[in-house]
Amino acid sequence: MSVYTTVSDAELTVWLNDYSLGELQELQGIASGIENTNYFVTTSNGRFVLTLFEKLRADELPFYLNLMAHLARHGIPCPAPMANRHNQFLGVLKDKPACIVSRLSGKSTTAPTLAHCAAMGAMLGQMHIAGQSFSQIMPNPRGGAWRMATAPQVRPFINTGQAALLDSEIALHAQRNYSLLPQGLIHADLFRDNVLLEGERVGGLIDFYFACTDALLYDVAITVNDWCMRPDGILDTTQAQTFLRAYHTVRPLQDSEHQAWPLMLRQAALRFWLSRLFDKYLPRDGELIHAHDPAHFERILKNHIDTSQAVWI
Ligand SMILES: Nc1ncnc2c1ncn2[C@@H]1O[C@H](COP(=O)(O)OP(=O)(O)OP(=O)(O)O)[C@@H](O)[C@H]1O
Ligand SMILES: N[C@@H](CCO)C(=O)O
Repeated sequence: MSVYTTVSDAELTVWLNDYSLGELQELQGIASGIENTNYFVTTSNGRFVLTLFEKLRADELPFYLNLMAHLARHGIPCPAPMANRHNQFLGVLKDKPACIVSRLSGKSTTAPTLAHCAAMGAMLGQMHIAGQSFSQIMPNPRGGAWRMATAPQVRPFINTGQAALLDSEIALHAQRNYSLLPQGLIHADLFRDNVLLEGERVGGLIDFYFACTDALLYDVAITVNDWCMRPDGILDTTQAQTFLRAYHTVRPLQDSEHQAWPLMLRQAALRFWLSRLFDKYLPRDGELIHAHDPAHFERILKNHIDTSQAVWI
């Protein structure tokens, strides 16, 4: 989250009158992230994170807030939304939908160890199992229809080789039916910067605003593509196998998932190549914006295509 919308101490103090969180002590904008406006908030009752939603509409938000509340209730370390005096998680601040959630402890890492990969694999399996009892459904907003709609918008900015790669990968996944794979609640953006670590333990999963209902294996692929990736865009075999084995111990992977794994890794790489191209060439105005490098996921995608056998458990 970058700071797109500025909130003053005075504005937040008025807004907090609707909550039972005590007196505002400190308000600090958070520069990282690209989707929402976020602030660390300290009150006399504790430490929280305030989010103003820049893209998601108020009618879309109950899914995410109810989901975080559900997972937190099941013991998954994720932000717990705070209810206001009307018992609602969602409010409005500066004309934007807004919420305030518990602040988790820990720090993200850019250099995960094997122990971190194992802890993440197990945590993702646990989150998928806890998600099975969450009854709300959310089709993937970054699925096939989004790919089809977004590709033409970025095509003017990329070269012909890149456009050919983009088109052929989009066509490939459009022909596949992944709906027979185990489905459920997925985070869909569980990159290293969305996980807070305390030593070797996973202390917090954050940023659930791409969560949706899709193939569980797709979530595994998204996560492995970030956590177990060498800087040159080639999977670290040992890390990937460690991750997958830890996940498999919690939620056993099926033969159908083994078959689909190489294509899932490609679909996951394609999604972030495309969104990064979009964010780079069609950015929104904001005070502190940090766009990610699309070339990284272009390399990952090409390497997955060149690798006939992807690492498995
Ligand atoms: N509940 C929380 N507890 C502790 N820290 C948090 C919490 N929520 C957010 N943060 C901090 O804020 C940073 C950015 O948050 P987040 O990733 O949710 O933003 P975002 O705009 O949705 O970004 P992006 O989609 O680019 O990842 C995190 O890296 C983390 O340091
Ligand atoms: N995790 C995404 C950004 C936010 O969704 C990326 O690295 O491109």
